Amino acid sequence: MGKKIAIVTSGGDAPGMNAAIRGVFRSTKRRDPDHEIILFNNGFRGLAGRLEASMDVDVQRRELRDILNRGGTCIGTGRVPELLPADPDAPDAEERREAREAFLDVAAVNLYQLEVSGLVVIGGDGSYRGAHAIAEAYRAKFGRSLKVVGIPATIDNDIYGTDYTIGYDTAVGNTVDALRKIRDTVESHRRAVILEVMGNASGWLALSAGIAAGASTILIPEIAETYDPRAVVGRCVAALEGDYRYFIIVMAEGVKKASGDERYGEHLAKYIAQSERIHEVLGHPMSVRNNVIGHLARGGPPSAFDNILAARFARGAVKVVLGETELPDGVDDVAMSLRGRQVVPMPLGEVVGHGPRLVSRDDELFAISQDLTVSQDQPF
Ligand SMILES: Nc1ncnc2c1ncn2[C@@H]1O[C@H](COP(=O)(O)OP(=O)(O)OP(=O)(O)O)[C@@H](O)[C@H]1O
Ligand SMILES: O=P(O)(O)OC[C@H]1O[C@](O)(CO)[C@@H](O)[C@@H]1O
Repeated sequence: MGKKIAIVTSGGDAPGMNAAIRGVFRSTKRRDPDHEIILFNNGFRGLAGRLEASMDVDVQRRELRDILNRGGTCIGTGRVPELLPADPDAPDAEERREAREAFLDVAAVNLYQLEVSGLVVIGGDGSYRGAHAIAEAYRAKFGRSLKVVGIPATIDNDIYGTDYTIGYDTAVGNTVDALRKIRDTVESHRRAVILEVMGNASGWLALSAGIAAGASTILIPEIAETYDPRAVVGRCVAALEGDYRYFIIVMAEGVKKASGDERYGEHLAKYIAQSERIHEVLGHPMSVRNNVIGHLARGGPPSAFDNILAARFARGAVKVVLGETELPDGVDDVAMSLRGRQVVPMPLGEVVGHGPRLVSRDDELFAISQDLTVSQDQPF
């Protein structure tokens, strides 16, 4: 096998991915200038594409100049639906299974032919599944292992086993900025405002941003009572009776799926506007606005925290690929994880086996949100 480390960024882009790419480059070259870096473009698609067009080989420092403080990922990312396991009951299940195997086969052959010794996959939970599948396909085809290392990067912070993922801190900051701006306008009116934020099936981004910006209430998909419309109105009434001038609702996007209503935000806005209980307290219906921050939370320069985190994960990944960090027997694909103050490798199979990390009632962040936001029984 050659002295080559390949990098791919996959799934939703996350601020700090560029710092991770740069970190892998520099941490590798510092240890062994002869080691080559290969960059695959546009996510897993690049790994299984026509190679000359979808990768940069033997990358030099100047090609990574000025990327550190830029959001997004300079090598592109993407989602590759062919890689998703087919639903066995789907009419085209067999076709899809074959297409998935063919994709994995091409990726494994490309990595083999390029003599890649380590593949670093920077992305979220889904990308980790893809990385694990590639490691398995490579092992099955060539009877030997390829080191595959995941670096957690997603604004959702929903990867099992790591306290933080790259991009989350920046996205929380961007969302808090948006909430501060919303507060300026909403406090000039006696209004309720909803801000829908990303997070996929998890409520971490909503919880952190809501707590940091002082939201009146935070709705997350994992805990149904947070988004029960009657309870939300109850909290709004309590706030208005307690002389709140406005009511800021941070809603995680996953609430739409969890509630079975893709237009949950609009419907909640209408429900609040039509609430007679609120009408009685105010003497008139409440004015309500519904906003979606969407991709604005994901863009812009990465925070210092995210760049440092990216550098830490990158260094840890390089140490694994170069054999400086020993892995347990039989483990060759791992996920770099922040556990307390330590960056450690965890078996990728174990991480993907758990599925995404979701908020539970026992989480401190949820408990804090319960202490600090408006309660129906005990408004501040
Ligand atoms: N079970 C799986 N097996 C193989 N590949 C997968 C699997 N799940 C996801 N992938 C691949 O990983 C890609 C990215 O996954 P996904 O869209 O879930 O984003 P992610 O990595 O979780 O990041 P984010 O949640 O931040 O968007 C998918 O498009 C697919 O190509
Ligand atoms: O970029 P896209 O495909 O719109 O994806 C949006 C999704 O990506 C994320 O930003 C990261 O997973 C989610 O929070 C969101 O649901």
